Order: sequence, then structure tokens, then C-alpha cells
Amino acid sequence: MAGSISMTYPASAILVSGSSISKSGNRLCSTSRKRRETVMSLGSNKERPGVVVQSGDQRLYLGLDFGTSGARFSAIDKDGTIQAEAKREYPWYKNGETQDWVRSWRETLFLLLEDIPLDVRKHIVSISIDGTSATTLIVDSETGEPLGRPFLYNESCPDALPMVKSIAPPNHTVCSGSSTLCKLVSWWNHVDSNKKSAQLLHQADWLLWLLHGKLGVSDYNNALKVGYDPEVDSYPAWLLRQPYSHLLPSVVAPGTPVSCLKEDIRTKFGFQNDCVVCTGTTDSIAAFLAARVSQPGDAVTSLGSTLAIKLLSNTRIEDSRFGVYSHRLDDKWLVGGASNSGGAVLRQLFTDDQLEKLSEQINPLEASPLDYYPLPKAGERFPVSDPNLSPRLLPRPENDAEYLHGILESIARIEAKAYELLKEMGATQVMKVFTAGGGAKNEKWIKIRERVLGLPVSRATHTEAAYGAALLALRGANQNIL
Ligand SMILES: Nc1ncnc2c1ncn2[C@@H]1O[C@H](COP(=O)(O)OP(=O)(O)O)[C@@H](O)[C@H]1O
Ligand SMILES: O=C(CO)[C@H](O)[C@H](O)COP(=O)(O)O
Repeated sequence: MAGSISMTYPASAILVSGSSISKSGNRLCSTSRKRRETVMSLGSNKERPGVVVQSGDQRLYLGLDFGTSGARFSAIDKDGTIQAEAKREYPWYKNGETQDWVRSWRETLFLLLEDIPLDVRKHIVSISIDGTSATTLIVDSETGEPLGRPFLYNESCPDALPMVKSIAPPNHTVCSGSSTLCKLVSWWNHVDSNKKSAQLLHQADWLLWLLHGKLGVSDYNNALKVGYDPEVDSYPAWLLRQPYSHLLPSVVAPGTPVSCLKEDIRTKFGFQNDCVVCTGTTDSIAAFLAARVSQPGDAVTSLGSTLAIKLLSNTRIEDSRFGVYSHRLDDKWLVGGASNSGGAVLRQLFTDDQLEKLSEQINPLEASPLDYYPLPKAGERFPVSDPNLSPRLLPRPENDAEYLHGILESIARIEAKAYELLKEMGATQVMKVFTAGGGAKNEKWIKIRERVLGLPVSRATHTEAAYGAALLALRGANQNIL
């Protein structure tokens, strides 16, 4: 049974009928597309009033976010005004003993496309997708079909770590059990067949391939944890000389148009004739883009299932001993990492409604005396990289509001330790923190975090990663196809 859906389709956004097909009536995808510069504005973090989309400006841009607990879409116009958005939880399918994630993701993708109102769909000219970082699929290089189950973002392959540490520079980003490279090496060491006709893809790359049909293309955010160096825009020699290097995808910038939307999908769903599919990014970078912050020292904490931290910095830092790495954002760096703490622990203990009601009872100005390390299961990536770190969630007080206060405060302490670590490692000093993800709706938690971090903390105007992916689609819409 497909997951449940919730939809918002702002009535204020009125689409004026018309067509955005080129004046000559040809499909722009079949000819070289006019290059129209669109610099993606990382401009001010201000809400833009809803607008009536004029007939000349009715091109819309679609972003899809495939997060940990569910997927969402956001369709925006050229001003960044949301024209439609919705989300779905992943349907649960079993494949033997494990969840059939590939079937869930594929089904959710096409259900979300169906969820887009037709009079929005027909104006969409560009699509991009973000996914969870280091979620890795090894697929058949001919058919694109997975050769086994995916390795999820927080899965660790310690068996491969010694081999990876022996080929990579000391403390390189890939020297973590949960890196994409460790997953690739673990797969390579455990399989006998299919090695020659295999291709590595990340979750977002594979979902985008379902739409554009060009196998083996990724972006320099998703490819970071397999070893791609976004500073020199290439894979390093120590990686290219490995026997499995032929599995590595080609890499371009996020938001690069790869190809037209496949014709069967375009006609089935009624997308624009010249609709292009662009490379994506990871979910926490899409959340950063959604916040539209642009000054070094600005940071975004994504309070999703995990606690993902991104600080805009002029300097690049990385140290796998602490789970710290730097993603490229144009000419700057997004430094940070992702803790396994965060919403997944909360969801193990409380429903979203309970979180809302219990949070009302919390006085955020009072410090909680409870000291936990909230994790959904053993294993932490950042600011401590320890695959064996156990959760610490006891003693549990009688009163659930007190318990929640202690957990929220303890997660805030992890966040504070993370920003302190980035400062000690030489990143640009954090000045203010915007909040994305499901936890951003909790105003009490924002106040707790402000007190613990000693910094201004606010909710970003756009907290959904899908909005950031839509900004990538907007960026790619007017570029030449690869
Ligand atoms: N009021 C709340 N306070 C704190 N956390 C919340 C609240 N409501 C939902 N959450 C948390 O938000 C998380 C979902 O956020 P989301 O960004 O959708 O996650 P993801 O994209 O990682 O799946 C859940 O783990 C849930 O516990
Ligand atoms: O926690 C995660 C899933 O939600 C991912 O690890 C998160 O995307 C952080 O990875 P990156 O910094 O590469 O985006």
C-alpha cells in the first residue's frame, strides 16, 4: 500500500494558461538550448509574497527530496514562490528479511509525480532530486537495475576500512566506515560476479536516471564520500588506479541539466516538451540551499531524522576522525558533518503530536539537568566518529515533558560541540544558525538551542530540502544540456 500523502497547493498561486514551448514550436530538448544565465540567488532569507504567475513567466521548477523517513516535492516559479508541494511516507515492502528500499523509492517517485496537480505539472520545465548522502547502489551498467540491496546513508562497512585507509590520504573524508568508498570496497570484496558490468550510483543519481535515462552521472556533493575531489573537479589518482574505479560515476556540478525527461514519462505525466532533468545533491545541502543564506559564518542545522550541520566557510576542512568534511558550494565550502542523533530518536519515543504537546510544557530558558547521548542505535558519525558508541537515554524521569526536555537539550549540546569543533579546526566562525527539517517547527527547541549554542538561532523561511532541490532545477533550467 503506497504511503500516505499530505498536499498543500496555495490557492494564492494562480497559473495563467498559455504555453512555454519555444516560439518556433520545436522541442528545445532536441535543439541546443539557448543559454540564459540564471545565477541561483542565495539571497536574503525573506518570505516572498505569493504572486500570480504571468503567462510569460509560467515556467515552473520541480525539486524532490528523498529523505530518511519520507519524500517530498516542491514546485516553484522563477521567483522562488511555491506553487505546489506535497509529501509521502515510504511504503514498506519486504525483500526477504530487509526493507525493499529500491521498490519503495521507485514507487514513491512516480506516485509523487502523480500527486503534482496537472495544471502545475504542465508548466514544469526542469527537475532535480536530493537524496540521503552516501546512500549507495551498485547497479548493472547496462540495465541500471540494482545488483543487490542499497547501502543506506548511516550504514557502516568497517570490513573495508583498513583497505580504504591504506589507499587514501590520512583522515581523508572516505576514511569512515559509513563512506561511500567503504561501501564500494565492501561490495567489491564480497561479490564474485558482475564486477565488470557494474556501476556505482547514489540514491539521488539512480532516481534521476529513472527520469533521464543516462546511466552513470552524479554530482560533486553526492560523489564527495566516494572520494571525488570537488576542489580539482576530478577523482584523485590514488582512487583511479584501483581495480574498481570503472564503477565510479562521471561527476558534474549540482543542478546541471543531464538530458531531457524521458519521452514516455513526459507524455504520461504531461510535463513540458522541453523539460530537463538536472543533477541533484544531498538532502542536507538541499536544506542549506532552501534556507537561502549566503554569508560565510551563516549555518544551517537540519533537524531531520539526523542532525546534519552545514556552515558556510571560506576555508575547507576535513578530518574523518571526527566525521568532519567539506562540501563545495560554488566558490565556498559547506563544512560540517552529520550526527546520527536527531529526529530518529525522538520518533522512537514520541509521536509528532506528543512532541508538540509535551514541548508546550517545556520552559526553554531553564537548563535541563539530564545528560543523555540520544542515538537511535549504537554508532555515531559526528562530532564523534565511533561506530560502537552506545545510546545514552537513562535515567528516564516520571514526567515525559522533563524527559523530552532532557533529550532536546542533549541534542543541542551535541550541536554546540559540533560547531565548537569546526571552529577549533579553522572553519569560519559561526555567527548565526538557521534551522531546517522536521524539528524546525519546534519553537521551544529553537530557544533551547539558542541558550546552549549562545548564538542567534531561527527557523529558515523554507525548511524543506525539496525547496532547495527546486532551486537547483531553476539553476539548471537555462543551461545547455550535457
Ligand atoms: N514538534 C517536533 N519537535 C521536534 N522534532 C519533530 C517535531 N515534529 C517532527 N519532528 C521530527 O522531525 C523528523 C522528521 O523530519 P524530516 O525533515 O521529515 O526528516 P527526514 O527528511 O530526515 O526524514 C522526525 O524524526 C520527527 O521526530
Ligand atoms: O544524515 C543524513 C541523511 O539525512 C546524511 O548523512 C546527510 O545528508 C549528511 O550528509 P551530507 O553532509 O553529505 O549531506
